[in-house]
Amino acid sequence: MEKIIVRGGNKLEGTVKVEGAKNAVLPVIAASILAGKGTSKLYDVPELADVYTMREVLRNLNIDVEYVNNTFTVNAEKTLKTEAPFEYVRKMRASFLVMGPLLARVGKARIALPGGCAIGSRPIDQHLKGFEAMGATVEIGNGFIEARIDGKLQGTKIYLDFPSVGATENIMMAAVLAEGTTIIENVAEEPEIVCLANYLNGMGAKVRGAGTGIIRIEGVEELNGAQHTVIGDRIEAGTFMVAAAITGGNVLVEGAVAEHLRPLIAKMREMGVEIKEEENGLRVIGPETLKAIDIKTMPHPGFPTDMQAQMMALLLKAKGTSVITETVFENRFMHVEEFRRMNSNIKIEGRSAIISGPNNLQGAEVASTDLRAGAALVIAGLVADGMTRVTELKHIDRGYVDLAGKLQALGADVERVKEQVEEETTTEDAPLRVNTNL
Ligand SMILES: CC(=O)N[C@H]1[C@@H](OP(=O)(O)OP(=O)(O)OC[C@H]2O[C@@H](n3ccc(=O)[nH]c3=O)[C@H](O)[C@@H]2O)O[C@H](CO)[C@@H](O)[C@@H]1O
Ligand SMILES: C=C(OP(=O)(O)O)C(=O)O
Repeated sequence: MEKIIVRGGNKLEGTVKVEGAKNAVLPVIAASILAGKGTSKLYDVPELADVYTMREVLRNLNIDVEYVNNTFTVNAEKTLKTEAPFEYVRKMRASFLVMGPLLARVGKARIALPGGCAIGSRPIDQHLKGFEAMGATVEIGNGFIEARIDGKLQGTKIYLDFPSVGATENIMMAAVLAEGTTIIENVAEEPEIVCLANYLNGMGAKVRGAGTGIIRIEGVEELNGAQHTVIGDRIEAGTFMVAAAITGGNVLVEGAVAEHLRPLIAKMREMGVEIKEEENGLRVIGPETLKAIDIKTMPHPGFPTDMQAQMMALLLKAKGTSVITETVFENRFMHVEEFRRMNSNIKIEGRSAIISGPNNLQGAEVASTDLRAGAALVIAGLVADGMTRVTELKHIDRGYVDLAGKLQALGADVERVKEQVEEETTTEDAPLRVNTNL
């Protein structure tokens, strides 16, 4: 088993470059299924476990895929298979995003039921409601969801009960080849939705309104492969911004787009962090003392749930009482228990976490409970006394390219090791301390 080992105390300095966005590239890869003719070339595709999973999902659908030097080439001209088995969907829920494109292209899709995960139950009812409204029949059985349409999907009006990112994307991809016009209301407005719409339009689709609350799609006869560059990862950028701030460092996060990060920038500034918008990205300068603030996660342009755990790490070092309310996922506080192992004072009341600070963090062995939780624990380790060992790196690898290496390049004392190496150094470097907040 591999672990990330962090010894706290170093200030981060220098420049870090963000990768293409995981949450933009996964739907974009799924959308490439829609091209009945031609080859798509996708640029700035990050080398993540999730991207490799998506590559396997496509190969399994009889699609030709090549992935070299961050360029992903897709040709979906051959007769498509229509099934995505549990072995892929289990690893990555975004596998479900192939349902909309398959329904639109071949009128049939059979995808393993995603089920719940660590951060919540994550139903897919809004995706299915959209497909059914377009005329598809949906059946659930034997652990699979099967959707079918005789002939073409029909354009219609769909109102989402919640602005779900995945449902917006899946329904958009189904609607681009539907007969007539589809209007989707109360949609997600995330930058990743705009990235997907731009790619679809490059393929010949007619999608308008992405980035607002209503998307209007005029169906077209067929789509062609296209070239597309994936947007920068705002969550990876935000993770490095928080890491820089917590250490009192000075870091340029190259490729961070201020327009995508407004809620995070506002909240970090409220805490006393200096953030400068420079030509190539955002410069983050951590203050001597951080101020306590309140945060509520919301769909974009609200505060992103994918930055909640990392901001909790930062708030652990803030002076005073902070409250984080998680409104997007019902169970996204798994990291709290791990932070407690690092001697932090956090109470959970319903959907809120109440943090009293500043906390004297202590290194400990902690487990990534999900991908952002893992990153947050590494961040906490940057300012903890002694050694922090973060396990369950498979979660971190889903969404971060070489997190440890990039932090090391900024001056952090962090390394990724196999278990044997770690066991040789553990005991003497991590003297037992009394956890005062259990
Ligand atoms: C690959 C990807 O892009 N993942 C992101 C995407 O996930 P994902 O697309 O799964 O997130 P959604 O926006 O769909 O989910 C948000 C909330 O809506 C609920 N819901 C969703 C669909 C549905 O049919 N019914 C329903 O009730 C979910 O359970 C959750 O509580 O957006 C989330 C919210 O910003 C992020 O945390 C994830 O990083
Ligand atoms: C929750 C996340 O991803 P996913 O929806 O792929 O689980 C995330 O990126 O933080």
